[in-house]
Amino acid sequence: MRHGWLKFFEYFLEKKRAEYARRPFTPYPHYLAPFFEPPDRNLSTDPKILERVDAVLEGLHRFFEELGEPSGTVTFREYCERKRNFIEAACRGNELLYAIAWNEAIGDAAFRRRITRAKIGRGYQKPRQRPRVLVDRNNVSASLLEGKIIVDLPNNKLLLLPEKLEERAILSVLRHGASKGNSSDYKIGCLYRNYLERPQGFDRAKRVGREFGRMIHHANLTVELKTSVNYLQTRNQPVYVSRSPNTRQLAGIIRSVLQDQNSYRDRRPMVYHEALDSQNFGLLTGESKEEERGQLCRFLNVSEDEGKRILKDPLFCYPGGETFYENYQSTVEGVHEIAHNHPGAHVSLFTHSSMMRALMIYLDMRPFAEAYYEYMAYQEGQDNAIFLIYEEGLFSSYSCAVGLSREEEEAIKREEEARQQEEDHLRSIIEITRSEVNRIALITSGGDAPGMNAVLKAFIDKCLSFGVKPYVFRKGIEGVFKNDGQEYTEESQRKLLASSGSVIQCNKRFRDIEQEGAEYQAIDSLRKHQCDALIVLGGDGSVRMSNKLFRAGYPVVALPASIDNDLPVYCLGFDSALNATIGLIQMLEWTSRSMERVHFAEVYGAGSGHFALALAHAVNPEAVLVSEMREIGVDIDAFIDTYLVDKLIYSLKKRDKSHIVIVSEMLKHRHVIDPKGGVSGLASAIEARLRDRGVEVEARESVFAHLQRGAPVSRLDREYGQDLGRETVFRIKTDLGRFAGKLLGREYPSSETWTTLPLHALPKRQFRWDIYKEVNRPVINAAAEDDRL
Ligand SMILES: Nc1ncnc2c1ncn2[C@@H]1O[C@H](COP(=O)(O)OP(=O)(O)O)[C@@H](O)[C@H]1O
Ligand SMILES: O=P(O)(O)OC[C@H]1O[C@](O)(COP(=O)(O)O)[C@@H](O)[C@@H]1O
Repeated sequence: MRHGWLKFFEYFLEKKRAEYARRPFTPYPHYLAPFFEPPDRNLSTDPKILERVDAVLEGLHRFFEELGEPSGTVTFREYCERKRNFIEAACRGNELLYAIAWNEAIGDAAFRRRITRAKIGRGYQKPRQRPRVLVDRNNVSASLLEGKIIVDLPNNKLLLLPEKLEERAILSVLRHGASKGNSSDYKIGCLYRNYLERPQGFDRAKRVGREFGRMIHHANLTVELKTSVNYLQTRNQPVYVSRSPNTRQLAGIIRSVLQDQNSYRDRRPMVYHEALDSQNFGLLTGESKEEERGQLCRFLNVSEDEGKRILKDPLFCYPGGETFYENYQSTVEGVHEIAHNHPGAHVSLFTHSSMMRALMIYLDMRPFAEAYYEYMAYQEGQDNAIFLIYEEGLFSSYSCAVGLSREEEEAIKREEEARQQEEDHLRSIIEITRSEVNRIALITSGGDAPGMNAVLKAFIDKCLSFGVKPYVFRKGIEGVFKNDGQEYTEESQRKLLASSGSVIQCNKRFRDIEQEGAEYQAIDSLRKHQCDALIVLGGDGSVRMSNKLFRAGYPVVALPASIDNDLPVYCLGFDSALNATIGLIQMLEWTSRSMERVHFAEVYGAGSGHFALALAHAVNPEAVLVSEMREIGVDIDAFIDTYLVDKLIYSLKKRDKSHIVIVSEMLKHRHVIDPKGGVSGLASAIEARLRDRGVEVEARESVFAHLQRGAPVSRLDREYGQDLGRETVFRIKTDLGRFAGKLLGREYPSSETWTTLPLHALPKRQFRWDIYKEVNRPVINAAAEDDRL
């Protein structure tokens, strides 16, 4: 391996040497000095270099052992000083030798543990609590708000500010936009002198400035109303930048926007602080990421995936540079220092996405390693502003995206206008008056969901009370095609409330309706049966089908019913299926406890993890695995190999405990045997991983599947189902023109307000990351926690 490392670094060293040899009059950048000076210095071709790795390895272990001594913490600056001395003494200043030894050392779990145990700076241990300055609107209590100034923020958050800033400080962290050196394809880091690109970078900076100014102005108004002081103002407040010129440019542009908005001139100098620098890539600065990966795989003789994993390791070290973990430590220590030095001030920090990522990792309550994988994909287009409130040595924070481009804003507006026009057009076709609704049809479509019969019951009742004829087609849309419809009477609604499934049957796949133009055939049939409107009760597929019928000019209304709960309103059946599945998990818990086995339970969700997450929330398993984790950059395979194994080891150490992992249907991972994904392959894979860690335990897989769908109807679904049935008939009868083409539902089954959403523009259901964080929460045991970095 060490030979591979040497060849890998040598490749880039030679590349750089050749580059500057070709241009003898171009001075090489200062960061190459340790590699190029003195000119006769032989870093890589030293024949003894590889023989010296063992001695350096030993030295590294001792170095961290000393740092780990319970003698108190060393500051990050002190650590850097010691590291520098170590490289000089143990490696005779040879950065390549240091990087080779280091990257070899991090393959050893004991060494990684030493690094995490080392009490460096403020980041090695995260605070368990944070001041309650930023709260979810849904989680506020009267006592929390008492005596506070409340500032409304986007994303349903409230900022609770004290009446006086006093010993607290507010830090606004903003990052730059488009720069000349593109950091998604190249290793830019802090050594590369990067400038904003014209005109995009300048435009974006101005937009960010305007939006930032607007937010500050809005917050200030609220503060002023209560206190008559304006402590959020940016005038004459401290400004910090990184060493890269683009942050200074950004700070200048934003400052001038704020000055113009508020008519003042600010001459306070901008100050450089190393905490705002992004990672130092040393010798690899400016290289292409693709080449880096390619050469690494070639020289280390590893697969593409393994190469990616090595480079993503937060402890991976660049010769002459630093690891991400070191960059993280520098950020955390630096923001504390800045906040501490400016009590009562509103400080602006202008920085880079990697520094923001480090901050987000620190502010997340989970341990470093876990949060690191979550924020790995934190890049352009995501949040570019973080507001930090510093209080008694602790931070709380809020992050958001500010300053959408004109094109982005215009595109959103155009889309909205087009949607409105189309809807108006469709409604004008449908135009139907109240007296014209004489017969309403209903179908239950897609997979059956507990509570469908409750809708049917209320539908029949309400129709009859309005003097409208309730009409029903069997087997979803198939019944419409096959003319399998009939009128229902008062008697037919009896005994419906308590029964599960659908007495009029469903249809999960009816190819005929999916053909182009098939919707007109369905509409002909509905008209032939003299139906004036159609109610479709089903999941996302049924919504797509309903939309097709509506677009073809037929008044259709969709109602949400799917145990997956993957529509943006509560889906009928979810609560019932959850209750039944909780029972199934309890059964697994008994056997898991008795046999001391790990049980993987796969639950339905058709690729979405809402069901799995809600179940996990209710039963508190060791972990939940859902496909959505990828959306936030979690590498599911790495998560299984590290976090899950740690969590299980921790759990297995406890007496009389069950060991359950919930997995959502269709989850993709590298151990998968059944191509559909899910739990398949996980049991043997986890047994092997645990064995590697010295733990001999058996694991089993269970797939609950249709047992979930046939669940008895819960109280909530009985109520929600009936409410849906009644409200729909009422709206069809009274306001079909406006109601057609909509999905009707409530956010929660028992909320008071109804929501209607246009069928063709349904938003995605928000994944509950707040719950996710609680379920996959950190391992509390310190040893297991250390293991993971
Ligand atoms: N894009 C589509 N166009 C027309 N019909 C569709 C479309 N997608 C699904 N359907 C039909 O809608 C019905 C329900 O779809 P399905 O995805 O199985 O269930 P669910 O509504 O529960 O998600 C099926 O009869 C299916 O054929
Ligand atoms: O009955 P089938 O065809 O096996 O369907 C299984 C699917 O049905 C569901 O239970 C419900 O899905 P829909 O509500 O979208 O029909 C999914 O969770 C699952 O993937």
